[in-house]
Amino acid sequence: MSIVVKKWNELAEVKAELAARDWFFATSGNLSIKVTDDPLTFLVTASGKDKRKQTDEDFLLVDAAGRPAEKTHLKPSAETLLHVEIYNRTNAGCVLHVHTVDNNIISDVYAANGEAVFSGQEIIKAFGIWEENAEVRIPIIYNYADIPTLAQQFSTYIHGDAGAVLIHNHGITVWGRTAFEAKKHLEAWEFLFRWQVKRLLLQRAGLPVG
Ligand SMILES: CSC[C@@H](O)[C@@H](O)C(=O)COP(=O)(O)O
Ligand SMILES: [Zn+2]
Repeated sequence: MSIVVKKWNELAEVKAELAARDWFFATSGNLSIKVTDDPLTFLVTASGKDKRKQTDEDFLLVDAAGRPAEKTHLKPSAETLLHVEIYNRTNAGCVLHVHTVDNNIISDVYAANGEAVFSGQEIIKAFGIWEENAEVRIPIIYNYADIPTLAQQFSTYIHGDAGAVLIHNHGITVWGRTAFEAKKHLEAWEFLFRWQVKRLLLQRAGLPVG
C-alpha cells in the first residue's frame, strides 16, 4: 500500500469517528494528515463538502504552500493556510478543525480574556499532564474573514508539535504528532468545553458546583 493510501485511510477513519460524534455541522470542519516531510505534502479535506459523507473525493494532496500537488478539480479547504502554518512550524502529523456549539460558546464567554483556562479535571491527563490540579489554557483569537490574516494571527500560537487554538465564534483547531494524538486532544478539549458550559448553567441556577 502506498504512503498516500495509508494516510488517506488513516484520515478517513478519523473523519468517520468525528462524523459519528456529529461534529461536522453544515459542511463545517476540515482535517489534514501529513504524508511526506521532504518535500512537505499533506492530505487535506476538499472544500465545501459534507464531511459526514465518505467518498473518493474527500481529500486532496497539497504542497507546503497548500496548493494542489497533483492535477485535480478539487479545491483544498478554505482554511488550508492554517494547516500550512502548523506543518511548516512543527513536527505535527495531523490537524483537526471542528465547529461545535460548546467550543463556540466557550470561545465567546472567554473572548475578552484571550484564553480559556481549565483545571481540576482528570481528563487533563489526556494532554500528557500528570500533576494534581493541573491547569490547561487554550488561546482564543479573533475570527478574521481574511484567511491569510487569520493564519498569521493563528501562527503566533503555534508553539509545539501538539497544540490547540479557539477561533472566536468559529471553532477549534487542534494538532498532534499523530492522528491518534490530535483526536485524543480534540476529544479532551471538547469534554472540557461541554463540562464548563454545563457548570456555568448550573452555577447560574444556583446549584452548588465547584
Ligand atoms: C460552513 S463552515 C465555514 C467554512 O468557512 C469553514 O469555517 C469550515 O470549517 C469549512 O470550510 P472548508 O472550506 O470546507 O474546509
Ligand atoms: Zn471552520
